[in-house]
Amino acid sequence: MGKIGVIGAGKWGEALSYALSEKNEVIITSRTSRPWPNFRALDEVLKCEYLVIAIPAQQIAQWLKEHFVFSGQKILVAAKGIEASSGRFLNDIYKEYVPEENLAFLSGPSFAVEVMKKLPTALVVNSLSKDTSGEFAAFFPSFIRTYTSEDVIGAEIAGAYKNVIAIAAGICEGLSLGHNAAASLIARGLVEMERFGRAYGATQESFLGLSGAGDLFLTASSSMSRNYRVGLGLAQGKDKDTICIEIGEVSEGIGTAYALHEIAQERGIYLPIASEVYAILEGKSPRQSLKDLIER
Ligand SMILES: NC(=O)C1=CN([C@@H]2O[C@H](COP(=O)(O)OP(=O)(O)OC[C@H]3O[C@@H](n4cnc5c(N)ncnc54)[C@H](OP(=O)(O)O)[C@@H]3O)[C@@H](O)[C@H]2O)C=CC1
Ligand SMILES: O=C(CO)COP(=O)(O)O
Repeated sequence: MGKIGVIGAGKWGEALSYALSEKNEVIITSRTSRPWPNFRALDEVLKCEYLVIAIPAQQIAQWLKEHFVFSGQKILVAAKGIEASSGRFLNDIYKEYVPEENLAFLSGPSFAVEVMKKLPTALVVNSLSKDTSGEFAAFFPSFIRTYTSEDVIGAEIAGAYKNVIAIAAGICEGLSLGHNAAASLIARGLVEMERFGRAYGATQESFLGLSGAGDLFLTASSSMSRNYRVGLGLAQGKDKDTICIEIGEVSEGIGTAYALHEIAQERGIYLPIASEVYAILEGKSPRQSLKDLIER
């Protein structure tokens, strides 16, 4: 099969490069060089017909502006988040540079460390073009089952929103609120993200399947999730900057909570859990948030 270029060699870019190498020739690049045999300069990677981009949502607009040159590539976006500074979805950011039929978005429950161990995983490749989603889906190795969908907005919202609910779930665990509270939070979180998605024309199917419920159950129930660990830190009274330094990897739920707050204000959408996560990130006491959610 053809040559694939991965851009962004963090945890997820590295895992995808590793997995996709089973059936394809893969080269990878990143802002910081790595001593890997398939690591190349950006210029060379940009010439690949298929690109997988794993640069986080908060950094991608600037990166595209400074580095990206479109020459017909098809792109699989691997990040999950909403730009905090503008409230823009990744699809809106990318489509300034790439025709929508060349864009696909990856979703579903997938901790990078488990992909690196070749553990069974199921993912969704979402694109408005069935050709594009089908081509990317076929690149994945035997231990990853891929599905395709045309609900780009649903997959994007589900992947981004679940990170915010995962922060709330980490707070719930950090405050020792128990299994009843954790299950209720996850269930109400799913309802909340589906309602938000509906306002943008997303289908319910994306929220009930791998992109929504699947990824939410994963990240909102495990300290392997960086976003869940942000919640654990907030429950201990730490501020978000200290927590981010301690984690040392991206936690997209933070920027996304700020983006959701802006969108909710602008469009008058009711987002009770995301609003409390935003407030806690801004310094509100988690116990006060709990009281406000329960006594509502
Ligand atoms: N880890 C996981 O299990 C999964 C992650 N994701 C999503 O994938 C995305 C990336 O996550 P992950 O790889 O884990 O994060 P990491 O923190 O491990 O890596 C972040 C990556 O982004 C690059 N980067 C950061 N800032 C910039 C910038 N200003 N310009 C260019 N590159 C930059 C870093 O480059 P460098 O290191 O070279 O400096 C690095 O490659 C996130 O949106 C995340 O939600 C999705 C599914 C699973
Ligand atoms: O999206 C993920 C798994 O599907 C990774 O979640 P975290 O970024 O919270 O670790």
